[in-house]
Parts: sequence; structure tokens; C-alpha cells
Amino acid sequence: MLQATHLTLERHFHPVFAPVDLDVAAGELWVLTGANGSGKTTLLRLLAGLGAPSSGHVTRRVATAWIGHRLALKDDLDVLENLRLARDFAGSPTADLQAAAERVGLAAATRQMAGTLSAGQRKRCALARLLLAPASLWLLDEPYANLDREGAAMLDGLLAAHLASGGACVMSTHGDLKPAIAGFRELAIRPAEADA
Ligand SMILES: Nc1ncnc2c1ncn2[C@@H]1O[C@H](COP(=O)(O)OP(=O)(O)OP(=O)(O)O)[C@@H](O)[C@H]1O
Repeated sequence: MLQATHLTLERHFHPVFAPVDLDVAAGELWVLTGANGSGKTTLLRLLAGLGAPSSGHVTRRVATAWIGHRLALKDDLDVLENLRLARDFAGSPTADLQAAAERVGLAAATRQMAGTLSAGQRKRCALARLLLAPASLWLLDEPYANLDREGAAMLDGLLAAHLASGGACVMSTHGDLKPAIAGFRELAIRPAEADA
């Protein structure tokens, strides 16, 4: 689904991380780990095509969904309106907005403006887009951040269903925020010096 070959990115003439090779197949969950500033977001953005690498290649063969740190919610639209926007962009008019909101635990907040949602509710609203814009490959930047225990379990459920249906996911995380899904693969982002 996604291949990265000897991927590097330089900033101010210095590589951010050691060259990365990655081959993501259907049904696989990859977790990028590393300290703050190690380059997880930078790498994910390259994988998503949101930046150009200094060297190496990225090949994506399937439709891709991206959820970054900035959740791309419209603050002056309510939850359902945000989800409708995502559905309309995806061109999937039959997708059930209410069901998606319920699935992520936002049934009681569907008419609340996104700008007034809590951090965890905002993350849930962004995650609901994954249900409305079908994509085989999910690229998620720290999707567990701001979620409570029940929210993390909800995300585990979304991921498990996605993988079981032949989807794949690459996510970043740090600390203890790891998916409760057996068999995920971990890719530790290493500093460039370690490769010398
Ligand atoms: N636009 C930019 N210009 C200059 N430096 C940047 C830019 N974006 C990121 N960096 C730097 O690149 C390095 C990698 O940043 P990145 O956001 O990829 O790290 P991260 O592993 O995702 O960190 P965190 O765990 O804190 O989210 C950091 O040192 C950061 O300060």
C-alpha cells in the first residue's frame, strides 16, 4: 500500500532522522516512536505527500486519509456540519453522519460548535472523518493524544475494524500511548548521527 525507500529530509543542511525504509501492506499497523523532536511528524508528512523528501521515494498505491496535529475542524460549524463537510469532500453521500458521531462518542454533542469542544472531543470529531471518507491507508499523527481511556478503546476499535477489512495504518506516538492491538509493528525514529 505504501513504500518508502531510504527517505531523508534535511533542514538547514542537517538530516532530521536517519534514512527510513518502510513497506506497509494491507492489514498492517505501523507505530512510529521516538522522543519529542525526533521527526515523527516530519516523516508522517512525507509519507502523506505533504512535503518533499531530500532524498528517497514514497509510493502510495491507495487512497489515503490524514489526521495531523491540526485537526482541520471548522470551529464555527457544529459537529454534524463538520462531518457533512468531510463526507461531501469524500463523495460518499450515503455515509451516516449521526452513526459516525455516535461511534466516536459524540452523540450528545452533534449540534455543538467545534470551536467549543474539549480537546478530546475535537480529536473524536476528527477521527469520525475516517468513517465518512473511506481510505485504505490511514496516516495518523498521535491519534491517542487527548483521548481518555474510553476514547482510546474507541480508537482501538476503529483501528481493529479497519485492519480486519484490509486497511492499513501508520501512526506516530510516544510514551505509553500505544494501540492495544496485537501484532503492530514499531519503527523507532533514530537520529541521523546514529546512522553514521
Ligand atoms: N517547519 C520547520 N522548520 C524548522 N524546523 C522544524 C520544522 N518543523 C519541525 N522542525 C524541527 O524538526 C524536528 C522534528 O520535528 P517533528 O515535529 O517531526 O518531531 P516529532 O518527533 O513529531 O516531535 P513531537 O513528539 O514533539 O511531536 C524538531 O527538531 C523540530 O523542531
